[in-house]
Amino acid sequence: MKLSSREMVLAGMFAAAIGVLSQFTIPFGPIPLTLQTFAVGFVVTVLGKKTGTLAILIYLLMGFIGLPVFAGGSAGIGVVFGPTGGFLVGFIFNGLVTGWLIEKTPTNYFWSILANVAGAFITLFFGSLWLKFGASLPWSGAFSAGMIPFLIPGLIKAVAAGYLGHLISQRLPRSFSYSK
Ligand SMILES: O=C(O)CCCC[C@@H]1SC[C@@H]2NC(=O)N[C@@H]21
Repeated sequence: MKLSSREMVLAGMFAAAIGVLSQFTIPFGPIPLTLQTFAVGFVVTVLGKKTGTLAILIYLLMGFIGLPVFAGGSAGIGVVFGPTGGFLVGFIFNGLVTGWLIEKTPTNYFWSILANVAGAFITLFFGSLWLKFGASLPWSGAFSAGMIPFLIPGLIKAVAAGYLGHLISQRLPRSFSYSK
């Protein structure tokens, strides 16, 4: 996979933006409600699959090496082994699937929002799987903790990310955003 320096710079800038938006959290038991999911969807909608997923990977790397970019300022590789680790891994698959859908479907608000809804669901699914196998919760407990409370907020954030991501990508100069 070839990456231009423009794509690398864009990915780095948008990774930082995910880090900033991740600081907007509402404590919600061990798994906070956060704007991270909005940020991930927005970034992939603007940058597309390759550069968007790269931005997510850079964001995760920043957190793993100790920069306080995860939800509420947490950091370190240890976060992956905690209750929110599955969501972090899920962001990568969210990026790949949302980006793929954005690129394969017509460029409009409807499909951008639908791609983001699918991506948000993937994040929640990975988060719940992690809770099931990492925290040895029963399936019902894993989905009650990792999915149910976040479905409605996740839907709202996905609609916002799809709408604003599409809006901004249409207005940015071509070299700044993904274009088909
Ligand atoms: O520790 C982290 O940085 C990850 C936090 C993950 C929070 C998850 S993401 C999906 C769901 N929606 C939210 O708003 N919060 C949880």
